[in-house]
Amino acid sequence: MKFNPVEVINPKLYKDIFPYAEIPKIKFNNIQLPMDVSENIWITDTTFRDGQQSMTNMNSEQMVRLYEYLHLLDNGSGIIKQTEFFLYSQKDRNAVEACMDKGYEFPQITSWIRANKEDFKLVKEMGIKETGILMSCSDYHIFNKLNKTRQEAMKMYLDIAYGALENGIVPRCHFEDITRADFYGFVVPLAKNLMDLMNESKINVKIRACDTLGLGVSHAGVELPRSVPAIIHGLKYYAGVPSSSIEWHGHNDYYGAVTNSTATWLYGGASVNTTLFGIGERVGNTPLEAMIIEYAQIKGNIKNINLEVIKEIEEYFEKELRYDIPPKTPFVGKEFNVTKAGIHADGLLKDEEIYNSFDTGKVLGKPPLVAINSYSGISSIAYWINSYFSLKSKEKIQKSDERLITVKNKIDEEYEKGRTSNISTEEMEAMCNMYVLNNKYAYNNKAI
Ligand SMILES: CC(C)C(=O)C(=O)O
Repeated sequence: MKFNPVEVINPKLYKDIFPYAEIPKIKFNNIQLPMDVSENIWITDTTFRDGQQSMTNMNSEQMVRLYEYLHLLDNGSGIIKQTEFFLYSQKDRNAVEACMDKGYEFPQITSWIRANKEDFKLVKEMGIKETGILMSCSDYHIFNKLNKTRQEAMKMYLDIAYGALENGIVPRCHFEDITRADFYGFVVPLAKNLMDLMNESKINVKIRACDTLGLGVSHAGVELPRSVPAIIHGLKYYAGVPSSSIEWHGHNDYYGAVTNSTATWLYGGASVNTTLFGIGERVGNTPLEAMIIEYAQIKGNIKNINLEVIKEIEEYFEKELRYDIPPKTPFVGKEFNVTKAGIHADGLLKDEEIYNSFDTGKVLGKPPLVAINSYSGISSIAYWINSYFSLKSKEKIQKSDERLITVKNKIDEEYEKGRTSNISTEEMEAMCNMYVLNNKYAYNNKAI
């Protein structure tokens, strides 16, 4: 071991930042670091590991179907580069084998294992080229969970990495709880030792910076250990880790999962780890779909990612996995572009661009809608029908159409009875099918 950690008698727990009895603090130092976006940036997926742990377990068929969906969404772009699987149970291994049999280039299949010789054998036998291994970095973990000194923990982690390399496997070293870790006293020496192993073995070694409790902060001028720019910049410049080996794994406890992942890209890490719809431990991980939108904004395009597939994945989650996506979730919730305020609805009717920031109909297959309630007039109802059923030119329902009066009367009756809530999408769909469209454009064929 060439680079030793700074040994401490007592764990360094940053109590000035994390007093436990109070909300954590952000300390500012006003140091501005240079942005440094890599030419090539990408997304990895942990829906089957961190994601799946937070919901009802998926069976092998469901995992394989979702893997196919990820492949269809990626659509050969290579932006959704990898996805990782547990290998613990026969079910997981069956899923991995079936996914590998598909022979897709993207997402590449990687694993997550306990750090023991048997598991390395398994990875190798299954023909998997990369595996994740836990390397907890903060003294909360080293002292209080592992009951080790920093030196002992570092030695153990390097042995594990060495074991992977001996088997010809790329170790992806999960630096758990990096946002509460002593960066220069432990993280940098560990990363430097790992880079030595990479250079000696000529096998790639990756570092995944895990913001285990979602404490990372993306603003400029923040002190370590919470600063995402300082962590990413520091891994690159103080530990010599190449961009392509730096990845961020975020949790959304402080609503920072997306901005922290974006900061990783901006300050020189190539990869951000995500889950579909942000499912994951506690409040969840970084949502994959959000990072596609971030990618589009940073790079100006999404190569040939097929965003319309997201709609199918949403349906699959809701119908097959019984997971309800909260309706107000950006880009994927049923109401993400539904305008409710009367004055906004009025603007939308005049010109869609006034209250929709991009053509969600064209890009995501989800045109903006207006909510229907006691204030909705005939023109809102006409707009709702035309958008929801994607009616074009001649098919469009005009506000002079008499059939709309029946719908309007039905809605008014509801509010006369004392209703206060909006008319739901399902109710509108059923009413329109019955009184206006005669089921011609029905999506779900629901009766009222
Ligand atoms: C268990 C570790 C690797 C993790 O997923 C996290 O830190 O969130």
